[in-house]
Amino acid sequence: MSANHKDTLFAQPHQGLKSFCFDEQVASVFPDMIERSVPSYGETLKGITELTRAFVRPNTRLYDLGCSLGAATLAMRRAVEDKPCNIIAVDNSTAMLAKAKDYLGNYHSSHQVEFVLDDMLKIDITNASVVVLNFTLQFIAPEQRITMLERIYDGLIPGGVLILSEKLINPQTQIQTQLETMHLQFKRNNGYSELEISQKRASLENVLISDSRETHLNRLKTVGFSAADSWLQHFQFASFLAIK
Ligand SMILES: C[S@@+](CC[C@H](N)C(=O)[O-])C[C@H]1O[C@@H](n2cnc3c(N)ncnc32)[C@H](O)[C@@H]1O
Ligand SMILES: O=C(O)C(=O)C[C@]1(C(=O)O)C=C[C@@H](O)C=C1
Repeated sequence: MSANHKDTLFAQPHQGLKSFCFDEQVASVFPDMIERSVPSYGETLKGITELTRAFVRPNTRLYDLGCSLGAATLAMRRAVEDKPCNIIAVDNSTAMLAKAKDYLGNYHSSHQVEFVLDDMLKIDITNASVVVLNFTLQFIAPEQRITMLERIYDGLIPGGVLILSEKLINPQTQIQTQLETMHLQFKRNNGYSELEISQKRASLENVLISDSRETHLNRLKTVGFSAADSWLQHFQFASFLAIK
């Protein structure tokens, strides 16, 4: 990702802090923000490449739902190589999708990505071998998450996979507190001030709603996936692989 502007969005005190949203301001600093906020974000992307390499099938579709600037789209595209496949990158933020088109346009590849500006709950998912939800399900209303996963499951070919990365909540209070403390230190180590950390946390309240590992695995099982487990966890950030 180029044009990496430093995230200083929460550096000054905000009166009447507004809820976090993926607008132009966030889009313009997003690569820096996510890299400094999500532990092992780079490893997650590398894993998406490896898992795509393992599960992609010729003449199928690959979906990146909530693609932001297209980092996971790019991770998938690396793995597709010269296979005849279509990659569909979806986001409902105009600012994000415009920038994703710019970034991905700068990388040369025979594989064209189709960009779709829409609610991921509304798009058709068909003939898919790989679907990625990289830190996006947590922004969907909790009561709609099962519907989203059902749509994905129905759109996958047999043996197709969902790669689902999320910020988790741990039901054991002591563990949750310790993981939060470690994540806080991770942010400090990456240069965020106490003010930046606390203002961002407040603005994400009721916007990013985390589920537990158990809730995720039970939901994947309920939807019908034949196998599902996490392949990565760093503090309370995890990524799951679910196989149809
Ligand atoms: C944390 S970012 C995802 C990061 C990205 N997947 C990556 O790997 O860099 C969440 C994204 O989901 C998008 N989003 C949230 N709700 C959505 C919805 N209902 N439909 C489509 N996109 C959505 C946001 O606009 C935002 O760009
Ligand atoms: O938990 C946090 O503090 C985060 O910043 C997490 C998170 C995410 O998981 O999506 C939230 C918003 C931004 O998109 C980048 C990272």
